[in-house]
Amino acid sequence: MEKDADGFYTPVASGAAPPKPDGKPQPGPNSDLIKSTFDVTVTLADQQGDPNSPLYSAKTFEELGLHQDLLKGIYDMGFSKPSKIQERALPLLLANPPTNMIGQSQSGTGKTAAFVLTMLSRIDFTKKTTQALCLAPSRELARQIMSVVVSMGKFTAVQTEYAIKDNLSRDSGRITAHVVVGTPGTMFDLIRKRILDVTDMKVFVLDEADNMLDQDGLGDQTLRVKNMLPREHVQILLFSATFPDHVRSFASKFAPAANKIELQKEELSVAGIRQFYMDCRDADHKYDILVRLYALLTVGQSIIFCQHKHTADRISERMTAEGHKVASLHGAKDPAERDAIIDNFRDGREKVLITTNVIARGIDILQVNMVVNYDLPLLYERGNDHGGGGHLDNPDIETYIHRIGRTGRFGRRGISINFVHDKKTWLQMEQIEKETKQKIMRIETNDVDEMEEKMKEALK
Ligand SMILES: Nc1ncnc2c1ncn2[C@@H]1O[C@H](COP(=O)(O)OP(=O)(O)OP(=O)(O)O)[C@@H](O)[C@H]1O
Repeated sequence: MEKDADGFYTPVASGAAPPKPDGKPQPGPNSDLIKSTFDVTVTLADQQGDPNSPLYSAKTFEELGLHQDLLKGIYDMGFSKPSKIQERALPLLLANPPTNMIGQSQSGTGKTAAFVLTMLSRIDFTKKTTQALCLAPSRELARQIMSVVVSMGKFTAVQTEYAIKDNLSRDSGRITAHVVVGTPGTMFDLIRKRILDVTDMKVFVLDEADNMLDQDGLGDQTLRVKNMLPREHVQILLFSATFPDHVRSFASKFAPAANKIELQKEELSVAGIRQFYMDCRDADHKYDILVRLYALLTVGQSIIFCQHKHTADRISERMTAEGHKVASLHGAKDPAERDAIIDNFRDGREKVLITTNVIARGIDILQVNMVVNYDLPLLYERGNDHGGGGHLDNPDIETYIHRIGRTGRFGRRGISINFVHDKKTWLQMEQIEKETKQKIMRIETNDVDEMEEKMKEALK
């Protein structure tokens, strides 16, 4: 690999990927991607070791001592070698005795494979009991994680089950699947009703852990699930691209004595994503600009983020009426419809998805090369018994990082565009720029050619 002027590693032509265990060359869709150069800090729970020792880094999947069936699954997915986070995390995750982990790395860098591999490699397949649980903040993400479990476990005897709304019929019997993936409310119900027996649990994973532990959001429900699990011998793994200060100490209590992999604050967002903004005259002008961008939005695939469900629906209805093909997705749609919409988008049958924060995190669709923040993400305050609550004027930096991280996956290039339309949104964007330490470049709204040129340049 050679480093280009932007600090990206580009594969050199002769760098053929290693063969699969069956001796065939490794073609895989992800086998020769450019890779970003972020660095992580590793802190070992056991302060005796040197975190930079080669013992704690794996350059190949072979050296991890994985079962052949799992290795076959990994190569079948097209992975030829561990990504940077996998390189550092896997030796710690797989070591015995099992140790908790708080793992942070940028969006799209392969955290899912790291924890899925840990779950699968700790399961005793001769037992018909649930041994690994994974919680995610949305059904879309839970379904995606499950697809990784199924692909990676393709050559094992793994049995899986969902804990997401409307998935299990009321009379389905007890769950004995090895791995259960779901959202916290449904997972808690299944355990409480003793449909899911957790006595044999070995691994408990929170994906998007900062979100799952947030006291203003899913924190209570996640804690309730954890409190039902055995107190000992459960390896707790927390993963996210962001761990804001206010959840760090709770995370350390939730996963005590954990090995930690952390990112520097200025390295939170992926360098392959070029960030732009457009200065719109007013809220209506934002709609006009979005329509003007349509041709660009459909070059690859795009996700448009709005603050409210009704905005997503309104824009999508208006654009559809004007002859454009777009879909909208948010939490008020019924589960079957949500599944159909995201599957259509994942398969490329829809190219433009207008949505809310429901899919801001985790969703991995490699063809997405553009993200538009139609509304900037704002912090949300939960009300109390006397009312209150709602969106604050402060930007939600973590959600911004996750939203733009839906593009630029695993070293690919991507573009994000923020719409600003008044002083307030302008100041919010300035704060995002300051806190993420990333330059956000202006694009003129009245020059479609310039728009097109800048964007094509950024995607080259
Ligand atoms: N070792 C590997 N080799 C090639 N591709 C990989 C490897 N590991 C992961 N990938 C691919 O990289 C993409 C991003 O991975 P993943 O979704 O796990 O990212 P993530 O770090 O969880 O991101 P986010 O923070 O957005 O949730 C996926 O398409 C995955 O298949």
